[in-house]
Amino acid sequence: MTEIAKIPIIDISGDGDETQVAKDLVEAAIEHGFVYIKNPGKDIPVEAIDEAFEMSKRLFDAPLDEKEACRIQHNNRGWSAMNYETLDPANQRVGDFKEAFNFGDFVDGKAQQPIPPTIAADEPQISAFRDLCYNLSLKLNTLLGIGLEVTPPTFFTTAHLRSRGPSGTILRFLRYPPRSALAAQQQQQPTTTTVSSADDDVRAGAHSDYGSLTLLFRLRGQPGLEILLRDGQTWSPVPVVPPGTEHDPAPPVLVNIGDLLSYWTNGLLRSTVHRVVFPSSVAAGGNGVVVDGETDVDGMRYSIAYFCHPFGGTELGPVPSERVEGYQGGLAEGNPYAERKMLTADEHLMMRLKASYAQLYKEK
Ligand SMILES: O=C(O)CCC(=O)C(=O)O
Ligand SMILES: [Fe+2]
Repeated sequence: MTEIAKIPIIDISGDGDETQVAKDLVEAAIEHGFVYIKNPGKDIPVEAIDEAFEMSKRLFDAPLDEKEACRIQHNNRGWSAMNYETLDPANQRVGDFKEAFNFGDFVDGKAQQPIPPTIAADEPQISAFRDLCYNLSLKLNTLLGIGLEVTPPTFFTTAHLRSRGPSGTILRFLRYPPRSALAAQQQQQPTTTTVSSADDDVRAGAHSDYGSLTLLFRLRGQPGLEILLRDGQTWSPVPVVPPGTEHDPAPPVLVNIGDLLSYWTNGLLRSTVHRVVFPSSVAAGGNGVVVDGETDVDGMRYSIAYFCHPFGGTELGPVPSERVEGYQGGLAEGNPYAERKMLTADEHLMMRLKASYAQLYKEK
């Protein structure tokens, strides 16, 4: 039976030994590419997370024409309809069984992109939540710089400052309908080419993230995320509430290393491949393992991701750090998606977007 991933839980909220916390964070980023950040509600208040999920529900429940008017553009902002994005185009026959809405930069609390009228009143709160995520991402970047002894340790943080210029940073609301909705969709379109057996479908195909790091917020009782272990074959579920955090005010924030921090460190920090499956999907690798004390939950699943990117012109050569310079592993190890072809953060982002939104980039 598949075991749940043994991802370390780190507390960065205290006044403890910053150097030790930074080292722990770096070791987790090297070994797993994923780390839980304990959430006592200091960096990101629990109410702010609850409110963000409520806004997400309102947004996805908005009338279809409101969402259609905000369709995702080449700037990666806006609404991505069901099955529109395909995170693993080499292996998926059907697009991801999910809907998403991407928010780019806000200026003075105002989105710089069309927003469904249904959530217009929420704009300042969405902007505020994005700011909380930005601040946490800077803190994590600083800790990674300290832990890797980069010269200077603020190297990553500086590259992420908004004052440096535009970046690909995105706050993304995600909604994954239940498996029963998939069955209904298939009955409605039994003869189309998109038909597949339910076992082939995933909520989000296997991928690594395109940015430097990702913050992920999930809800209790809504599992489904899995990571690919180092053997390159075993999928391991990532619980929302790992052991020891059951009594925390909110589930920990899950942080993962994306391609850019991996490139920046010659592959020392691991941009781990992951996916989202339906609960207990045996064919998809769930194997009936009990995650978060629940199996066979066929409900709607929501998550919120903050994809942190440095300013677009950032060059992704190895950073000045003895640890990075002394690392011989290389990028290809364990991540077939991390093919190094790019020079800057923006060029890398464009390459990945073109692969996962075939239709969007063909249309033009
Ligand atoms: O919804 C999740 O749990 C993960 C989503 C994800 O991996 C992504 O959007 O990049
Ligand atoms: Fe992801």
